[in-house]
Amino acid sequence: MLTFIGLGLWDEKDISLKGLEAIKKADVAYAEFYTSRLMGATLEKLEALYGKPIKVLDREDVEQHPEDSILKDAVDKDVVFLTGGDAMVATTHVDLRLRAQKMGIQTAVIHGASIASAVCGVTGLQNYRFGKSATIAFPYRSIVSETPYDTIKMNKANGLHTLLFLDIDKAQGYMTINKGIELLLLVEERRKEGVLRDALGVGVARAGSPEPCVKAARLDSLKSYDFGGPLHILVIPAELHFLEEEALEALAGLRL
Ligand SMILES: C[S@@+](CC[C@H](N)C(=O)[O-])C[C@H]1O[C@@H](n2cnc3c(N)ncnc32)[C@H](O)[C@@H]1O
Repeated sequence: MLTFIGLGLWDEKDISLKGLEAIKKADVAYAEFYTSRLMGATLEKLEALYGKPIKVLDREDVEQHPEDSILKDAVDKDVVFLTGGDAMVATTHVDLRLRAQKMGIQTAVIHGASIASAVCGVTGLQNYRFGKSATIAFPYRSIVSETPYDTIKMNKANGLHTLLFLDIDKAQGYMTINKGIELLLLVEERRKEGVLRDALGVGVARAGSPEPCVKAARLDSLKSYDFGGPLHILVIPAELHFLEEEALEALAGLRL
């Protein structure tokens, strides 16, 4: 049996009671922290509250050779797989689930609070107005990906907001909102299509923590705003509904 459990957004206490019960009765607990992280917790704190040692897997273990560890164990043991946020939001874990099913392993999902819904909660932007999301990745060999820019262009043309996840990289760390904006503006400068001319951005840092930071402003001023520590995420909104505008003024200090 393999149960995917979302741990929520900030620390060890964000897990659901169902999730906690499932970990306590499991034979083996695995986790991955390369797609997201609970910045308010350490592995020791998680293990202490969940009452179980946790084996942390890296991307290769999960995506290349899961049959060497997690899937092998799940054939005849009760295994839980822990991830930040919701295990099935903005991750590749559906692939792991399908692989397990093909091996005849029973699977289940216990959901956790996700950044995808928390962004709406802290900003007041309406969930149904979001289009396709994208990830702003650290440049690879100095090449800046244009995919996030194209995603914003397409969403804006359809009157939809764009949620931009910010890269987490072993060597380069957690991308900040400031760096994400800088990379978007580099593409704007190169393409000169005006997609981001006078564009608004909404930055959210540490959603789910006791001190989240939410700020909305034009990108040229937002790019130097101090959001504090990770994790960060950025929204490029389409034209705002009047209620969204009011919410951003009240909750994110928007001054148009
Ligand atoms: C690839 S997504 C995975 C989302 C996760 N599965 C979930 O449901 O929340 C991870 C990215 O979401 C953003 N993120 C996740 N948790 C966050 C938080 N608590 N506050 C701000 N941004 C967060 C960061 O940009 C991070 O790099």
